[in-house]
Amino acid sequence: MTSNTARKAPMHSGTQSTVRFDRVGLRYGRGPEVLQDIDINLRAGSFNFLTGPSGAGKSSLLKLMYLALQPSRGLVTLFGKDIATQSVSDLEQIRQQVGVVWQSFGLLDHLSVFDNVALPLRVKGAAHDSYAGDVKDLLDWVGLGAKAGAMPATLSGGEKQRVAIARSVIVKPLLLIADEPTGNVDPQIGERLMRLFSEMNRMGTTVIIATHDRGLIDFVPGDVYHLQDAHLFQEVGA
Ligand SMILES: Nc1ncnc2c1ncn2[C@@H]1O[C@H](COP(=O)(O)OP(=O)(O)OP(=O)(O)O)[C@@H](O)[C@H]1O
Repeated sequence: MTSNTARKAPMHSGTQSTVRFDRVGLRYGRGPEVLQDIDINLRAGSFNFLTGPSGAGKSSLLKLMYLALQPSRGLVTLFGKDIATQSVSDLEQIRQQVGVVWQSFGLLDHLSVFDNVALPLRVKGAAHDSYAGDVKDLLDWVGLGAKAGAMPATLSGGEKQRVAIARSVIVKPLLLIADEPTGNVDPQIGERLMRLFSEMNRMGTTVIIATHDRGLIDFVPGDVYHLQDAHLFQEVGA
């Protein structure tokens, strides 16, 4: 990727932990625990895959990582901070370091593709001229340069997914969490998106991708975690 987006991504040491779970459990309401005794430690700068059958709890685990859910028990630490003891404003700062691509995209229908991607920068108070080039470069990279002015309602599912990915990486997050990011795109675009994630990772972003697609796992070397029956296993020799 040639965009400044990746070049400016922060570097940090591989000995630090970006995400750490200690004996984390999660249940919805009064239901059974869908995640049990989850221990995981994503090193800063690592590239990680999360696999497992449908309903195994992959999305739930990622939601705990981006603080959309709270664990029923156990300890969740992000960037070295126990999230249970953080103030609301500290949690907001932590969230700003996390880019998320989730299955429902979360695009704002009244904003163009360009403005959806630029939104996180505008929220931070950045001036249009400071980010317009980066947003254009990134849209070119994900194959949507010609659709910068389009509204989300006119896009296909795969195009929406690429807008959501561009929006999540434009802020150069310390942690990128992606739930089935290549699920709706053809193989060439999927490969291109994986190269984007790999480049972000090379520049220092810790990445975790949930996927059913074993082919993706061969595409970028990384640690592979497998969820089965509410428990998490790290695949050896992956
Ligand atoms: N909001 C919710 N309320 C109650 N149960 C839920 C909720 N969300 C998920 N679950 C349950 O938690 C379990 C794990 O679901 P989750 O979506 O995390 O799995 P997944 O591995 O991401 O599945 P998929 O690959 O199909 O997306 C499932 O049994 C699901 O029914």
